Amino acid sequence: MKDKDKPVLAVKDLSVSFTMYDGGMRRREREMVHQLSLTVNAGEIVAVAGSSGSGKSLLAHAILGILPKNANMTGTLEFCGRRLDEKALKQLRGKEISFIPQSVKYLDPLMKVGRQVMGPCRRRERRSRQAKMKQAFARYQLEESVAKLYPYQLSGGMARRVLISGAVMNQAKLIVADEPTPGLQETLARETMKNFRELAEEGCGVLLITHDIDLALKMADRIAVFYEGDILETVPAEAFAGDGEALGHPYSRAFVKALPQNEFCAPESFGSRV
Ligand SMILES: Nc1ncnc2c1ncn2[C@@H]1O[C@H](COP(=O)(O)OP(=O)(O)OP(=O)(O)O)[C@@H](O)[C@H]1O
Ligand code: NI
Repeated sequence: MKDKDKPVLAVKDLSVSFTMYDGGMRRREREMVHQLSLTVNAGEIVAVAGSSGSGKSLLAHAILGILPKNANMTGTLEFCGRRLDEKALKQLRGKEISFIPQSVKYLDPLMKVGRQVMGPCRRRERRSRQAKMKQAFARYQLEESVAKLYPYQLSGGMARRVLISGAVMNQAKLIVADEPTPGLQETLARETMKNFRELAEEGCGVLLITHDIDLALKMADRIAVFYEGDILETVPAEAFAGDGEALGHPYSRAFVKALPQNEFCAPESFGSRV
């Protein structure tokens, strides 16, 4: 297999657990992500769709190497065939791997927005990165002067657009977008998704994390159905057509019933997840 044929992202047997101490200082290990595997190929948008609190952001944070200190991770991560260890992540993060975090709290409160969006760059790169930032800001309807503001001076929607601008101007090979659109106006949310598709067409792989199955269906090529820290199945978006008879798992079929066109029927009980 040539390097270029390798998936942009390959997650193998990823588990994430937390070490916790209860009242009596007894140590407990709680696993939140269970031996999960997933690939994202160049040129495709893969949605990870699942309910709130199921561990989707932990998956994103594991990929980016930004899990909290009390987290333990096992399994392997590869980026274009290269092992994603701490050293590789340091080189790739914010460049070939872009991240749109779920929370705008990821912006550094003490640094002007422009510097954060530009990232660390060499003097000779500054001009071209400035031009790219300008382009991205225009696309997301941000005034150029926003670059001179501090995060506390931004509204929630502006902060979100700043994060998106920073991620899409990198010419990344992989974008991990954790719930990128909530809080955005409809037109800007649509623009973001259009932007992801364009980037995918240029060869980028996009991992779109969302609890919105309807959005996942509209935007993604493949959908990984996420439930309680595990991916139940990864299927082409078309598998959700009709009654979802092409789907293997009752939880995925419950998702189909909950779609607006199916009048948001409450998911039926699907018993255990295996
Ligand atoms: N530092 C931590 N210590 C212990 N448990 C944690 C820690 N961080 C997250 N968790 C737990 O991990 C679980 C998964 O959280 P996560 O944020 O990944 O869910 P999610 O699927 O992204 O949810 P949402 O759709 O609401 O964003 C939560 O139950 C949370 O309490
Ligand atoms: Ni989340």
